[in-house]
Amino acid sequence: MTVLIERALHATGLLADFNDAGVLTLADVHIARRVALLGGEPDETVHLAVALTVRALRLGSVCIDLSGARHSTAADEGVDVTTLPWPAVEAWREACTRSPVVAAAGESGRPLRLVNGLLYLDRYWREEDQVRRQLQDRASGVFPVDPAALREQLDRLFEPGSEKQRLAAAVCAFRRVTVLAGGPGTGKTTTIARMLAVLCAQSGPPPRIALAAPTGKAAARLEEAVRSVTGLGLPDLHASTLHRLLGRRPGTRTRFKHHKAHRLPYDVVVVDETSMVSLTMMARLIEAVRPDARLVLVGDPDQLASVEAGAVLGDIVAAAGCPEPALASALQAVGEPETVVNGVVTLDRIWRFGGDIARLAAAIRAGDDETVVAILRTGSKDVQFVESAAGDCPDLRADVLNALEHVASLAASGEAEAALRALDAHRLLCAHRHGPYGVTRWTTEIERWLPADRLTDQSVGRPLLITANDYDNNLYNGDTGVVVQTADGPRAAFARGGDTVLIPPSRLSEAQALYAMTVHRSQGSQFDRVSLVLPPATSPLLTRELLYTAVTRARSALRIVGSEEAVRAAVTRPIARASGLRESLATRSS
Ligand SMILES: Nc1ncnc2c1ncn2[C@@H]1O[C@H](COP(=O)(O)OP(=O)(O)OP(=O)(O)O)[C@@H](O)[C@H]1O
Repeated sequence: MTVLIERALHATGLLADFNDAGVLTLADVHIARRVALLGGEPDETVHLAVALTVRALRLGSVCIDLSGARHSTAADEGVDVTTLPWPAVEAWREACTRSPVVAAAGESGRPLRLVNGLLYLDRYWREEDQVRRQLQDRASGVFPVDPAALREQLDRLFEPGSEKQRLAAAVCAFRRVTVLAGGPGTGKTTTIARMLAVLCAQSGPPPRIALAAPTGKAAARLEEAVRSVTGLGLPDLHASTLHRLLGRRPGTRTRFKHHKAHRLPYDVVVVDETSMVSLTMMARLIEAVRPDARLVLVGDPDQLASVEAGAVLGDIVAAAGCPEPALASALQAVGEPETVVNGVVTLDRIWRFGGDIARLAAAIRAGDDETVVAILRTGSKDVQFVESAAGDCPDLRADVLNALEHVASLAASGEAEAALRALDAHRLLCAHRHGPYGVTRWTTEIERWLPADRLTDQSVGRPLLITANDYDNNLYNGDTGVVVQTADGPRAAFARGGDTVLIPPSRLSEAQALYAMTVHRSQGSQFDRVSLVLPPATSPLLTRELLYTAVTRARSALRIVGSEEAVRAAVTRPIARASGLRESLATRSS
């Protein structure tokens, strides 16, 4: 994230030092000063701690660890923080503990909270605590399922070789929360479909099932993928965005119609692409799911986490857990002797592709930059490495123009569905939105390559990206479409589940031309071919999760344009998001 660092004119002392060094923004400083003023806190080390906590949220962490703040700040920002006047850790912790603006675990009514050396804005601590409690409460007991019948269904649905998938379905039959983790092609969707088939085969009324994902695009993919698994006798299932599932309330992004006093009516709630779900959203979701319902969280914990603070999926997958004797014996009764922690089952067999893209993804995930560079340098039909520090690549122009031409010709003949499919044939991805390596630069460049009559909002063949939720048209931030010719004139076509909707382009309020996309936005989508333009190694956005997410967006071919140094920097720089969830899940609430 590029943040404009402006000098805070009224900042003094530590806040000014950290602001001058480019660590704190104007907003971080202002919020800290305001909190201090209202709470009557004169200690400037506490002001600094508050400002760093606000800053951490901006970068995706829900709290700061006072003892590791110096280290994590350096990693986030790539700035030299060693010369800054850091407070001594013990004295800093004591000052925060004594502070009138900081509450301890059992207290309330203060804007910040210090728990186990982690400093939170109170709202985020409450959300994290709520998620932890809900996960722990839902870990107790098991659903009363007939083991003999379940065993027979599991044996019928899961052939040898798919043991982890079988285990996930068994966990879901017994446990209220199941976490199904795995990379692309490991069979997550197949497992969702089969685990739902297992639940539908239980005696009693058929379960009411909700499928959801954080974005419209991911929801559409989930629905399509689950529906494509045939022969299981599943009911007609539709997927929606999480916002839609929880019920939007006008004027607020963090409160919904369904909450703990008005829960969702479903017996089973399946959420795909959970890595993209923020802490706040997870807190809202989990409180809205009935305590006697099943929640299935599906996703790839190695992908980029949510744009907003939190990395809940990664935290649950990495956390230690409390023993669950009832679950262990229930699983044993259906032939599953493995110990399951926090309901997590990680699928590790890749069923779809075994090519160089998968090998590359595995090496990135393992942080093995030597192997990554070796695979890239060898080159193959799947993976191409264009070594250019400036992001130049002559083939890119031909690829982009050919793909756009194909979309335009289908759009001109009114073939909306085919044009939408063609839109996903090739995607140019960038780490940054702005700057010389960003989406805006490439958009301008590609617009220069195109004839002028292709550049208006009504131009047939124009690819579109929706940039904000548009409830009137039932479109969501990140949805992609294309302007097609129809008998009524040009219409913007978007995929909605299995259907295509057509909307007059003039009715779209938040749409822009889609010639390139950030890696963050591409999450939840896949494309036949991906070209990824990397920024220089010094970019703080260049991380292992970003590279892994970009690489795994490609189905059949991947091209990386950038320097070896940038590739190595990304692979060796994992994102560390601070939260207390990992440690606290193994601790029972008081
Ligand atoms: N147990 C299995 N036996 C045979 N084929 C399988 C099995 N599990 C998955 N597959 C096949 O592997 C492919 C990938 O599976 P699936 O789409 O379920 O993976 P996924 O993890 O959901 O992938 P993605 O995250 O990329 O959507 C599909 O073609 C599917 O039919």
